[in-house]
Amino acid sequence: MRIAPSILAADFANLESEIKDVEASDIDLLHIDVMDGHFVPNITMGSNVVGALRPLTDCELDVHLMIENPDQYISDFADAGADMISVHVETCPHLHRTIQLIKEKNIKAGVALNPATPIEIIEPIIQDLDFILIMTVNPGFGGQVFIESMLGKIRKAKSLIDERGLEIAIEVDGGINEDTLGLCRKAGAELFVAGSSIFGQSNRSIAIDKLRGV
Ligand SMILES: O=C(CO)[C@H](O)[C@H](O)COP(=O)(O)O
Repeated sequence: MRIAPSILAADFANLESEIKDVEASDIDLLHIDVMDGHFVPNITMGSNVVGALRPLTDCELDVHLMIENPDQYISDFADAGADMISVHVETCPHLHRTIQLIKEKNIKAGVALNPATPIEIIEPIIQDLDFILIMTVNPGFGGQVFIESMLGKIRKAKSLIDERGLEIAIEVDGGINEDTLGLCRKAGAELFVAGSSIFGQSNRSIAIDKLRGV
């Protein structure tokens, strides 16, 4: 199991110390939410933030692009230091090409799906993916309530992967806490994005240990 603190819930005025704080708990990656105010109703950060964070941490930088026309920006995020990039299937009419653009940068490629998007949509290109990001809330904001019906989608994704003998990680994002992490893990997820349940707590190390202990 890998835990990816989502910096969306961190104190932006003190990002460096926020990152050092969670890094002390031996986390593997940091999740960076990029929102454009078009695909999702919120605006967050661009590749300049990824570039600023890159020298501050050895963690993998997991960049989640919640933006329209992601093809135009993949190179910027990869060059800024992203180790993994996920794009939303809902924003990619030429998804195969978009995935290849990420892979050409020699980083991990993932596809994210909104709660209402069926998992079967990625079947034709599943073998090209390094990870699948299943949104367990509607993207746009932190601190939302986990949508329990997504557990069925996680199970279906796991079956699609296992039937083909593929090694693709299932990542979940949204409302992940001590109560929901275990449910997602049992359903087949192994990479857990957590914002409020880590950065929203005064002691991040205890918060991460609690998630790990699930
Ligand atoms: O992608 C996101 C929102 O679109 C965030 O990563 C996600 O919401 C994490 O926040 P929390 O753990 O507080 O739900």
